Amino acid sequence: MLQVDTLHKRLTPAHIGLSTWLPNQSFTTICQVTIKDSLTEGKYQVANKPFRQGDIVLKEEPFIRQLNKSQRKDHCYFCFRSLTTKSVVKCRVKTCKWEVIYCDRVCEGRGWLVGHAWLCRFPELDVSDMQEVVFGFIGFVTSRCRGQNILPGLVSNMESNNIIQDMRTMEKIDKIASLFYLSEDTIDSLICILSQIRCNSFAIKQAASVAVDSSYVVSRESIHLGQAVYLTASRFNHDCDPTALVIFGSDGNPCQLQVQVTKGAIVKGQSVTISYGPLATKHAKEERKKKLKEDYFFNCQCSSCVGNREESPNSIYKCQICKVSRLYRQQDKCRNCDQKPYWAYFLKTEAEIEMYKQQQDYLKVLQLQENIYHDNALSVGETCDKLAQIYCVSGQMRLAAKYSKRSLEVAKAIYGKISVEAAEEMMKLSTLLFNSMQKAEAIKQINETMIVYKILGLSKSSPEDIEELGDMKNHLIYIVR
Ligand SMILES: C[S@@+](CC[C@H](N)C(=O)[O-])C[C@H]1O[C@@H](n2cnc3c(N)ncnc32)[C@H](O)[C@@H]1O
Repeated sequence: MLQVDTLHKRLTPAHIGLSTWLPNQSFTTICQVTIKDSLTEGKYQVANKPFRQGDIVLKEEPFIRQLNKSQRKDHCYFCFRSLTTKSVVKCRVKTCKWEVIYCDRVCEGRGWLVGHAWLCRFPELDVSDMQEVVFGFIGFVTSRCRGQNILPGLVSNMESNNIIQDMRTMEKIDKIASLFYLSEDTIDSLICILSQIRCNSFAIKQAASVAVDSSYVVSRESIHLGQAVYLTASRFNHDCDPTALVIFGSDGNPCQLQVQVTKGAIVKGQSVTISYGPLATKHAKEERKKKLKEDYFFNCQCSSCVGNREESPNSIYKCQICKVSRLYRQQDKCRNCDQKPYWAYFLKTEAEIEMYKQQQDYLKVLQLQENIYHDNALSVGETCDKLAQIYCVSGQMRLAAKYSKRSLEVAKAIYGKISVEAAEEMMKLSTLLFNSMQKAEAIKQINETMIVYKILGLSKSSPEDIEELGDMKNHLIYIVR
């Protein structure tokens, strides 16, 4: 017979009956897209109306979410906001052993309803290697609240995403199944949900400015806060040269997903695409195809992937004869001067570049890259960025600004003038011009950076950058004569 305390421990909302948590809640505040279906690419989103660059087509809250265990000490378990004060709220159950904290009672209440109520009494599930399966379980209870057994309407790619063959995941599913006395049908649902999560979830990232020393910001990194599934955003298909970008953290809400048009004009009915990670402007074709096949189970047929040109911006070569035309790797003839490229020379120079990189001689690297690559090749931009950082650390701000300017030009050429990548470079250049006291140029750059931040919505997601830009501008106007 079960002991009374064991019985109490095992009585959870899952047994008492699932709560009908907000069954008709709308997760979107802006939604300007409609789902269409295709035989080869499944469901995809199309524009409801014409869009221009910068337009927001979707703002959505997660259907399910999970904060990474590593972020639990200083982020709200429900809304993912960073918690800096000591006045955090803990779980309503005094004996709760999960390491979770919340902003306030409202977040605690929401966190309780959308998952913690089921998990609170099972601290044995609060371990890193159970995260994926626990997230699947949250998906199950949330879907049940909407009268569904799996995440509503999302593709699972079950035939390729073979979870049943994955013994380690199956062992974890068994563990959760025995704790919650799950039926065979529920276990099947859980397996399907885990497949759905694998090809539909978004990693929630937060951009953070990193100071190279205490006075200036020169680098930005992104912190992986957790993961979430969004019912509408999960219907955007991938393109290696997408027309829209996913941004998190607008309106100061880390979990809010926003889809913004980066390539206008989009006409009504045209498909709106995002990138699942691989980008034609950043990654080589083979690398992109491999990643998409392994993680999302499809053969990418986007316009950047079809055809046999290798056109990663890393390898946009300059014809050595006419010095004008762009050559793609192993192209047999220059389209401008009709001459045969001497590929052995490019390969030899690339080997030398690698050698100088090992020796950290980036001036030599740049010199060789400028010789064989076009001015706007990504690798040229990356080397300029590296040089800017090196000169900045050694206090040579004018030189740092000079290379940062070139790095920005490359970012604008590859990603567009109004792009997150260009905005990052603009932020760096603004701080470097400020620190090198090039007053007029610094003010001009700061103004441009602020405008681009505003258009991209970064002023809301990274208010600290805007504050810093404002401070620099005021300092230059009122203090520096
Ligand atoms: C996040 S879902 C996108 C919506 C999905 N098409 C649907 O029917 O619900 C990701 C899955 O969509 C399919 N997909 C996305 N982009 C694709 C593309 N460019 N070509 C073919 N299939 C694609 C793949 O099956 C992928 O695993």
